[in-house]
Amino acid sequence: MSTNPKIIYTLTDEAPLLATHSLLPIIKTFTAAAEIDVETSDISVAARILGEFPEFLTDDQKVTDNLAELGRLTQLADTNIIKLPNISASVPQLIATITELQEKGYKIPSYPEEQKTKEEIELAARYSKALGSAVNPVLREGNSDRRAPPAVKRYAQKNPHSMAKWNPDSKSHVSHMLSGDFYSSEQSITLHKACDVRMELVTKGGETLVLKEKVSLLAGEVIDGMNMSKKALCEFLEAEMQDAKTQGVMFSLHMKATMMKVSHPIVFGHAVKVFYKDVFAKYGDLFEEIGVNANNGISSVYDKIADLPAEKRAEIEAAIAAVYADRPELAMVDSDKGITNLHAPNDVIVDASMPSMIRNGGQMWGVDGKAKDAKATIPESTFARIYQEVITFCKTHGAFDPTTMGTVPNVGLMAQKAEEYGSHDKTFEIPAAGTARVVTFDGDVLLEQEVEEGDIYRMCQTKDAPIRDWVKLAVNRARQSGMPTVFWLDEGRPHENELRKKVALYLQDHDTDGLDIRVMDQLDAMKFSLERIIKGEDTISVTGNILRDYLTDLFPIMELGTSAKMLSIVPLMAGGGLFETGAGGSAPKHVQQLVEENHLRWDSLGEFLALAVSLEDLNIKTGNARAKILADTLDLATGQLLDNNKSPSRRTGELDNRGSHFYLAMYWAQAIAAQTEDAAFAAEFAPLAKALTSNEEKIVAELAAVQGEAVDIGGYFLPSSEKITAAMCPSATFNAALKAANA
Ligand SMILES: NC(=O)C1=CN([C@@H]2O[C@H](COP(=O)(O)OP(=O)(O)OC[C@H]3O[C@@H](n4cnc5c(N)ncnc54)[C@H](OP(=O)(O)O)[C@@H]3O)[C@@H](O)[C@H]2O)C=CC1
Ligand SMILES: O=C(O)CCC(=O)C(=O)O
Ligand SMILES: [Mg+2]
Repeated sequence: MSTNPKIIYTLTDEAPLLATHSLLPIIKTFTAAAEIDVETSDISVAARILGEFPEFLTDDQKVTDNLAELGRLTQLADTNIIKLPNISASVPQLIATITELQEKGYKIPSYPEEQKTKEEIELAARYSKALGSAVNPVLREGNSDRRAPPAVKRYAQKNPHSMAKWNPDSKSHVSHMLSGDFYSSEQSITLHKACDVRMELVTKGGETLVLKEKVSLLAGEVIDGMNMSKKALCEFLEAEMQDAKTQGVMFSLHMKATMMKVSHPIVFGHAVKVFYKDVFAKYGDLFEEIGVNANNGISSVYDKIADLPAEKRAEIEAAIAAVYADRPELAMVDSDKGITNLHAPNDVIVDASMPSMIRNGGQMWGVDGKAKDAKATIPESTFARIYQEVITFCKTHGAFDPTTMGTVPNVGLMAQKAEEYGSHDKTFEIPAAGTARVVTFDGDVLLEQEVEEGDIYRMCQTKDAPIRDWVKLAVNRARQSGMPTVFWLDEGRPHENELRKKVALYLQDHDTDGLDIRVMDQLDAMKFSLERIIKGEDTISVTGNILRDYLTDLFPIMELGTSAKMLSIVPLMAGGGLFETGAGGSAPKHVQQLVEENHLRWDSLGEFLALAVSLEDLNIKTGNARAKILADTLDLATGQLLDNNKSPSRRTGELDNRGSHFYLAMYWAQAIAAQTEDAAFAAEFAPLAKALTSNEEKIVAELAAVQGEAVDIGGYFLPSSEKITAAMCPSATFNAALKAANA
């Protein structure tokens, strides 16, 4: 076994997986020369499902449970993981993955859409491990440091992306609940000593139902209990749909049903049932019988009626069509294909969808394919309010100007499943009216509130050690950057008020002399940051987990055009490093373009940045001097790639992901050959540098030649690695040069 230091590179899904097939051979060529091993770990949704069901697989189909292994490694100080974005699967995506695997001969069980029997419940629980955001919370055993590196920011300022104009009279706005939501009902306490608690529901009839048997809490931990009223939610949704109709704006719903995998599909389902209420009133019984699940979107109706007699189907389709005449226009995901905002819960994901609306002058796409004003409905008000603040700002000041605007990096509280993003196993759809409560095993009631049937009650946890670590990270970033640093914490919100107290306390552990560190309410923090950003000034945002997610798409999308260009570091609390690539997702639209036109517009800049910091970390931890040279020269190569405009183009026929990787390899080899610190290393890379430089035109032509035609990658969730390699490494000259360098 090799004793070389190791970087683990994750294999994920969709566009990042495609890009990896072209980038990894390059990375391995360079790291091998420094005696660094790069090992892959497949954590795609397909691999995670197969890892869960070994008993249904033949020996050669079996895969290891890589995610569990990576989770274990996050606890070791020498761990170094590069994590690419992966699919957080909705139920429809999970079912599609299972179907594809079954068609490929994997005899895994089907997903139990109805969960009544004990077996169905157990099976669903096993599948739920692969559902929604199942990867990130396991790996994120540290807090989050996301920022635009100076070279990337400079590039964006010199080469601004397009920004639509904002009309000061724009009718676009955000709508959120004013009462009855989690925000209005939140309770929060900090525990003084460790204890075990139970979550239970005492019904009006006096029966006690255990919601969750046991949650073990640590001293210093902050816990919250909160409820969303079904009645208030449905009334709110109806009122907003009517308001959109009256105002003549499109209706849209922005949720995070992937990350909030228990609560948000339920909210999404209510929106579907309210919007299409006439259809559900008329066909509710039939839908029940055929297994329609509104939480999966209106696509569930289309799926389930497919087997009905043609006449019945046409009748239901006509009833759906009649709804559109009555209701406000729905914002579209894909107007060509008739896919609306309420089609599927994973199509519109708030962290990416709101910035894209704001970047687009506050407009979304209508059924006719035209951009129009829209009501952005984000029921839960806690964080929805920040988007209205940005919209109001843009109506007054116009669109942001990427050539002059400052930057807002983020330090996010994320470790150990902090806050709402770790609450899935403590979130419940309430079966009967009563009192939901959190009780210690000694019988003390810590939190309690009245709930009604159908409400969503949840408990969130935030451990003390991650909070301390987060404060430390914020102070370090403030010191290293010199930027004003703002903790976004509302005094009026119980949970954030608990955090405020801890932040005040833990800041005393650090030398903050000369630093500008403030604690502000969210909306003030947003205004403060926006007023600075348009003057070209920079401000660090220090936030909880959800705002981390929202702000690290929002600001990068305004500043850089995409959050793929972010540096995203997770210093693991146990001492290791997790280097995420970019701050966005897996870009499903990019796969479609590759399959149809053999052009991959995925920008791997996030991977380049992550690899450089990963190598730098490896050098610090192991003393491998060549790792440092690799990191420095990679940064030089990335800078050159940006300066020379060798990032992938969106248009088929122009330089794509593969071409961009070629340039990275060429600049990187040239930079190593040119450095003087390690002459032997320079000599080793001179032939590759020469081969790539002298064949530049030929290689670029070979890469361009394949574009334009459809390409088969042998599947979607479990594509064929051989087919992807063939598609992603089509230049014989480039392949031969890498092979020679490896020899
Ligand atoms: N860290 C993680 O693992 C994350 C995973 N996800 C998952 O990713 C999937 C898709 O999420 P979605 O909300 O659509 O967001 P994405 O970030 O995947 O995509 C939004 C848009 O951003 C642009 N984009 C994103 N990455 C790149 C890139 N590297 N290069 C160029 N453009 C890029 C694309 O714009 P255009 O189409 O205009 O080119 C894309 O359509 C979901 O399954 C989600 O759960 C989401 C966020 C983070
Ligand atoms: O894990 C997920 O589902 C999404 C993660 C995400 O959006 C982020 O961390 O920015
Ligand atoms: Mg995000």
